[in-house]
Amino acid sequence: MIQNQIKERSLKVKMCGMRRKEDIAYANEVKPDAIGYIFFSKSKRYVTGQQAREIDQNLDQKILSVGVFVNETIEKVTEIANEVPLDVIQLHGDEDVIYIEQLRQQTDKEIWKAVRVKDTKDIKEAQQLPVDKLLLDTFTEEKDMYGGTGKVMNYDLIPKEGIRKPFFIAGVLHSKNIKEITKKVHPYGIDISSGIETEGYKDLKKMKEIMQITGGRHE
Ligand SMILES: O=C(O)c1ccccc1N[C@@H]1O[C@H](COP(=O)(O)O)[C@@H](O)[C@H]1O
Repeated sequence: MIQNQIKERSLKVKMCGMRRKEDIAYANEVKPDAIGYIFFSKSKRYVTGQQAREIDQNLDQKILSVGVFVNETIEKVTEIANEVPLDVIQLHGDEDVIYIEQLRQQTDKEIWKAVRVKDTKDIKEAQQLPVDKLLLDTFTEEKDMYGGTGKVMNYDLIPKEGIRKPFFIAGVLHSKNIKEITKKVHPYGIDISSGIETEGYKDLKKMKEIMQITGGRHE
């Protein structure tokens, strides 16, 4: 069950890759709908469950905590989800329908599935998955590159008639391209990480800019 409710606004904003207590302070100031922690050890934004737990204690209760996992065991995912505790589990690897159904039996938290979109078939198949929300991200052949690829997604692959599940878009979103892309594909929300960083660290000024562009901060 979701512990915190996302306050109603037209476009949801998730800011991902939080690692430091300063990042949480910035999030509390700008108030996105959700923040994310990367529990993938090959990522430069990797945090352990313990590190996320420590900084998450200071997160504004109205902001959702999302844990990003890549091909992790179900035991580890549920352990970290309870330890932090997380509101949402985001699967960002090659997890299939069997994995998702098994995870569903172990947790009542929301499950989001990231799909690295190579062609329209990927989106069609993703709509059948037993998840609460989808996240459409850039596809790359690069090994171990599951997210934060530095490459823009091909948004033309999103069907004009829309998608049956609420979906976030991701993939090098930043203050200059968000308006144009969201107008074109009408997502439920945006997920942004590198676009709110400077030299590898979250940047308060960039975070503020994103909130202004997407409709202002929550109160
Ligand atoms: O950020 C990472 O290193 C990462 C690693 C493994 C899986 C997901 C990851 N990040 C997610 O990738 C997208 C796009 O981020 P960006 O804005 O293009 O930098 C986003 O969902 C991040 O949460």
